[in-house]
Order: sequence, then structure tokens, then C-alpha cells
Amino acid sequence: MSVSAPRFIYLASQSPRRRQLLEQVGVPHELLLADPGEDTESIEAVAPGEDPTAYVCRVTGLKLQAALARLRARDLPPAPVLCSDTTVALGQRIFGKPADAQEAVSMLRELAGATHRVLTAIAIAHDGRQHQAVSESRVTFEPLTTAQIERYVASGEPLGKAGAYAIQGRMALHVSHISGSYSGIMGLPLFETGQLLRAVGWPC
Ligand SMILES: Cc1cn([C@H]2C[C@H](O)[C@@H](COP(=O)(O)OP(=O)(O)OP(=O)(O)O)O2)c(=O)[nH]c1=O
Repeated sequence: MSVSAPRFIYLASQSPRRRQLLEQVGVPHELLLADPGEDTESIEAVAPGEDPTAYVCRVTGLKLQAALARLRARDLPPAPVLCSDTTVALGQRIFGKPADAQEAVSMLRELAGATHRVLTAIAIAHDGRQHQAVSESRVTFEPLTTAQIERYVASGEPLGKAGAYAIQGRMALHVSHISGSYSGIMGLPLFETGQLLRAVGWPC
């Protein structure tokens, strides 16, 4: 390891899945979370007619700017800052995190029996340089009955998840095919993460 190689990174994400995935590959990290009252929701607003890939990249860039502002404001020691955004796209339609159980049911009705894309963009900043990458996967659900969807939503799993499901959870029972990146679908594509970490001098 060179003398100036970073010893840890900041993960600017409240997602437990992203923490778990970074732990899986042994990257020491500290959380750089939003201040109470900081507006993190409006960052995720979709612009009219926005393409899903353009959307996920734009939102990830905004998350990174917000995280860098936090780092400056808190006067923390320098280290790479990583953030990410995951969205589900059915054709050109963007499915973010459902606002409530009713919206979760309607998203899952549309995703059932169909193939959708999961787009996860990641961005990293260090020493004044920024790098971004996007991972695209395809996920096919078997057809689901209304009763199956309602039972799944009642489990609580869909809340806080793009597209109202978790491939790492109970929805795995209904996923007939995936192509792309399993970790990307979960929220942090590890291959692309490794590439970006190397770009900022992380020895992986
Ligand atoms: C499709 C899918 C998404 N997800 C999760 C990953 C993300 O946490 C979430 C998408 O929301 P995001 O807005 O990407 O992330 P977040 O709000 O959880 O955290 P932050 O913005 O602070 O980084 O959906 C799964 O856990 N499993 C899945 O199969």
C-alpha cells in the first residue's frame, strides 16, 4: 500500500444493504449520513420524461454533492466518499421506493410476470476527482396472484426498496431469472465499486 493510499472510505448511504455489501468485500468504511432535517427526498424527484439511466446517474451525482458538503461542514479527515442510487425501470417508467403499502401493491402488480431493469449508479470522490459508473441488470418475476402480492407487502419487506421488493429477501422465491449483477440489484454493484475504488488509489 502506498503511503497516501486511503485507509477507509466514507459510505454516504443509510442503506443497510450497501453496508453489508462493502463488508462482504472487506472495505473498511464510516457512515457519512445526512443531518437530521436535511432534505434527502427531493433529490430523488424524477424530472418529466427523464430516461431511467439518466435519472439514476443524475441522482447519484446529487447524493455525492450533498455528501461532500457534509464532509466539508463537519471538518472530517479526508477519505474517498462513495454513494449510490438504485432504481427499477419498467420500459421507460421509473419505480423508486414505494410511499406506502398501496403503492407497493400497484408496483408489484406491474412487475409480476414481466422482466424489468434494475439500474444502480455509484459515484466516488477523492482528492478533487470524481468517478461514476452504472450497472444494469434484468430481473424476471413469475406471474403473481393478488393474494401473493398482498401477503408479500404485508411482510413489510417492500418498504424502502426500489420497485417494492428485495431480491435478497422473500421475493427471491418469485424471481425466475436475472442477468447482470446480483449485488447491483441489491444496491451496490461490487465489480464497478472495485473499479472505482482502484481509480482513487484503493488497493483492491
Ligand atoms: C431492487 C432492490 C432494491 N433494494 C434497495 C437498495 C436501496 O437501499 C433501495 C433503493 O433506494 P436508494 O434511494 O437507492 O437508497 P436508500 O434510500 O436505501 O439509501 P441512500 O439513498 O441513503 O443510499 O432499494 C434492495 O435492497 N433489494 C432489491 O432487490
